[in-house]
Amino acid sequence: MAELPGIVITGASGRMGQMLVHTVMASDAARLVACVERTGHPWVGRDVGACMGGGDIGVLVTDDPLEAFARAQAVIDFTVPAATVEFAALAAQARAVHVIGTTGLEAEHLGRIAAASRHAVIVRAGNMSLGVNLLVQLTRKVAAALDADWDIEVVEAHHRMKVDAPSGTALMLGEAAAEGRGVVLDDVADRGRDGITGARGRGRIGFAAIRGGDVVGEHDVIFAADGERIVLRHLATDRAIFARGALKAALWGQGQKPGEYDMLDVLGL
Ligand SMILES: NC(=O)c1ccc[n+]([C@@H]2O[C@H](COP(=O)([O-])OP(=O)(O)OC[C@H]3O[C@@H](n4cnc5c(N)ncnc54)[C@H](O)[C@@H]3O)[C@@H](O)[C@H]2O)c1
Ligand SMILES: O=C(O)C1=N[C@H](C(=O)O)CCC1
Repeated sequence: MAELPGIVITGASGRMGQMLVHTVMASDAARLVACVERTGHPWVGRDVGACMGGGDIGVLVTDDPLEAFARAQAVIDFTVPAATVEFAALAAQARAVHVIGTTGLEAEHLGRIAAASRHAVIVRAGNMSLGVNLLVQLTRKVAAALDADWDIEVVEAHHRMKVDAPSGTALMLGEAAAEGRGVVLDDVADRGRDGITGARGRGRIGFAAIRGGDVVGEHDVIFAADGERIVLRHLATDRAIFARGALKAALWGQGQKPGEYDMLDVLGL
């Protein structure tokens, strides 16, 4: 019988990394072959099961990504932008599918990821959950149905440790709203208001970010007109939804042609 696809998890000690270790270990469709952490991290050189407070599971944490990727069919990566662009080049070299959940990526990072995707399959999404990707499609449809009398605002809330704003999900929703309306998000985005801002501009898409406590992730897309409002909402209460989506993407990516894909491709939405 053929071996199950081997998975490497980068950033294994992180909030998402640990959730991914549990998810892959519990799966009967994939096997965990290695975990990667940054050089100097106390988990490097140790068994990941023991690091997470259980018994050994025979999977080591390494700070040598290329050696780990060369033993795998997919890399699931929820880390930081600087690491993710390095991993994109290394995963392409190892011909492993690279699933990118990292957010806060800027134009320079996106360019390097696009370059790597000429040689490898990359699946990238600011949110890997089924619910949010459905919400993306709904947002595009609602925005296409309404004119600019309806002001669009994206409001998101996350835990106190989140380092980027607006969230990757909020930007996906903003992109979908802009596409539905037939405009370019960068031309109409209001990403942070403070002081005497003046009245809201017609056709703008606004973003607001709340940070506090242990909020896993909450997103509202508000369509506000005179006398009525539509609110599309997604509430995440468990990071398992992101990990399940990422593993699905890693398996879906096997055998696909090189290129950059997103969760709408994976989920067929
Ligand atoms: N796309 C999604 O569905 C989704 C869902 C949740 C989180 N995220 C994103 O995933 C990222 C991580 O989130 P988190 O809450 O797990 O953060 P976290 O800070 O808990 O974990 C990040 C991990 O990356 C590790 N890391 C940093 N540099 C590294 C390197 N060079 N090599 C290896 N590991 C390295 C850190 O040591 C840490 O363990 C964020 O960008 C977040 O927005 C995306
Ligand atoms: O916890 C985080 O960080 C999350 N990041 C993603 C985002 O930026 O949208 C997805 C939700 C959780």
